[in-house]
Amino acid sequence: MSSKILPIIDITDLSLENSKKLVSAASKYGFLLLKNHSLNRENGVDRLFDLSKQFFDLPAELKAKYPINTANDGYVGPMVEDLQQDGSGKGDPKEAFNITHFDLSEFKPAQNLPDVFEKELPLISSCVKKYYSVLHSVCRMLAIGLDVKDSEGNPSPEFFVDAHGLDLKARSTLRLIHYPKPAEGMEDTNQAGAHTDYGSLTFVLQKPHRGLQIYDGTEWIDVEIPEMEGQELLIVNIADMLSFWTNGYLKSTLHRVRTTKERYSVVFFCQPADVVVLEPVNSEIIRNYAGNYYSLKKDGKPLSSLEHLLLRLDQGYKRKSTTTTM
Ligand SMILES: O=C(O)CCC(=O)C(=O)O
Ligand SMILES: [Fe+2]
Repeated sequence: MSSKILPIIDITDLSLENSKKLVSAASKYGFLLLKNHSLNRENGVDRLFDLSKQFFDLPAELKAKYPINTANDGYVGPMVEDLQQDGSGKGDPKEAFNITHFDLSEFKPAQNLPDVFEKELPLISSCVKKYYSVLHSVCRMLAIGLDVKDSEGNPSPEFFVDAHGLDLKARSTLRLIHYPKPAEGMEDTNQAGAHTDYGSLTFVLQKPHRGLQIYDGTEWIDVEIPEMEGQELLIVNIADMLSFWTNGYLKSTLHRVRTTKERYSVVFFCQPADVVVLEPVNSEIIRNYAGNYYSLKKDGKPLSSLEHLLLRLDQGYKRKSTTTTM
């Protein structure tokens, strides 16, 4: 198995040159690493790993009191979700807890939370606020690097930021994931099946640094995270909606998790507002790109952000077509 150090991008530099670097990594690999982001140990993000361990250490019957629902919040037990997108999976052995529907002023989630999380709501909200700040910077760099224009042809650096800010309760989701140590003989199987992500961008922190693999079209590659003094690099991946928005120019790359050890990850899935239509943005670069990824339609019309999300969630949980309860 090969391994790869992905391009490392400084999130504090929103210059055209650096924005183009980010767009280039997003177009070539669909995955990159961010430095100088605010999701570091000093800012309490490490505490999310402690909360995660506290929750997953609880007895199964307590965790089962918060089952995942059609609002996409709550606990996902082992084998409940099957991320393997080609339908060949038998369920993921991982367990997860989703916290979602954040109001975008206080960043409070709208759901009934177990005590472990409820008593740490200020910490959770302050971390989600930081995730949003990183999201906004990446959105601006993408719009600058792609030279996105508004309908009158003026530069529109806030295009992707605005698309994430319209809902009263945003569906972006903080997901804590626990991968138990695989049973003997199961080390070479997927603990999270091969899939692309559903939203716009995904941010991943992991402990220990191993397990995430990406598919480069030929082979699976271990994502390697170099040590950087005093800071943990944030893995960012492009998800489906940014790929639709760019006619496939930005890659929503297939990835999976395989680990030989017990592993925890803290993942933030960014989700554009429900009504956003997934059609290519106004950009010369995208118009000149002969892509074909933009093909998902319903009744001849492009899907909305919510329609695409529900479609993918239904696949992952092997549900018949549902509507959300939120
Ligand atoms: O745990 C990880 O590192 C990534 C998990 C993942 O790809 C997902 O939940 O979509
Ligand atoms: Fe993923």
